[in-house]
Amino acid sequence: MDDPCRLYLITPPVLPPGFADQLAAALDAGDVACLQLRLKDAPRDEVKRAVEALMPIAQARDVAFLLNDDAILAAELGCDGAHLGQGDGDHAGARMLLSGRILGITCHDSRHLAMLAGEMAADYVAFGAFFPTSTKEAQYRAGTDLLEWWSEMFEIPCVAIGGITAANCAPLVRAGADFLAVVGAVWNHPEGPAAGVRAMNAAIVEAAGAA
Ligand SMILES: Cc1ncc(COP(=O)(O)OP(=O)(O)O)c(N)n1
Ligand SMILES: Cc1nc(C(=O)O)sc1CCOP(=O)(O)O
Ligand SMILES: [Mg+2]
Repeated sequence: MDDPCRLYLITPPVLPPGFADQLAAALDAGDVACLQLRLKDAPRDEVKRAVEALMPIAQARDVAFLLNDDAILAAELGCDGAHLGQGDGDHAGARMLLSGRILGITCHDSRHLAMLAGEMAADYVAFGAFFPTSTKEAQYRAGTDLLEWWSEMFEIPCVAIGGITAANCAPLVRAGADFLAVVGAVWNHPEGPAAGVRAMNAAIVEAAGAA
């Protein structure tokens, strides 16, 4: 049997006051495979302080802690890995630097980029955006055919991202996504982040059961 699809949580673009407690409550609410710290354009010192504050909270719960955009800082600070986009530096160099750690690579809607990432020994490939998102201006749009093709052809896990919620995630789970990466579905959930994690977990389980 295939490994079940799991939740991949990304931090909000700006961390609100008291975020560490919110994070702990969210991670305690259910199954989260990994946490990505994504602070676009924050100074290196601020990112470093956020890693030092948040990484122990994730790791104490067996949640892998990944840093967005910066493989060098991820290695330097002992993160479990890094997520790199197509413009985030030298993927081959990052692979060497993160030997024994996790390297994830954005592949947008592209089979070609995904195969290159696979050749680079990425630990996962990420496709998106699957739905409209207000978290960032997404320039690409991916479809479930990509997840079906990738999961039939390759062993490397695939992550789906972009506008994913408990209400719309079922087709992605059924198409073979190994992880669903979300920001808004958890941090903007009307009943709070813990409810967001529970809702995503329940939707994934239900979709997998119906597959
Ligand atoms: C899991 C995951 N997938 C895709 C992205 C997007 O990365 P990138 O294209 O580098 O864009 P930014 O996130 O850096 O704005 C991601 N961060 N995580
Ligand atoms: C960070 C990111 N990358 C995307 C891509 O398509 O590569 S979409 C996205 C935002 C994800 O946030 P939300 O779950 O709130 O839509
Ligand atoms: Mg990036």
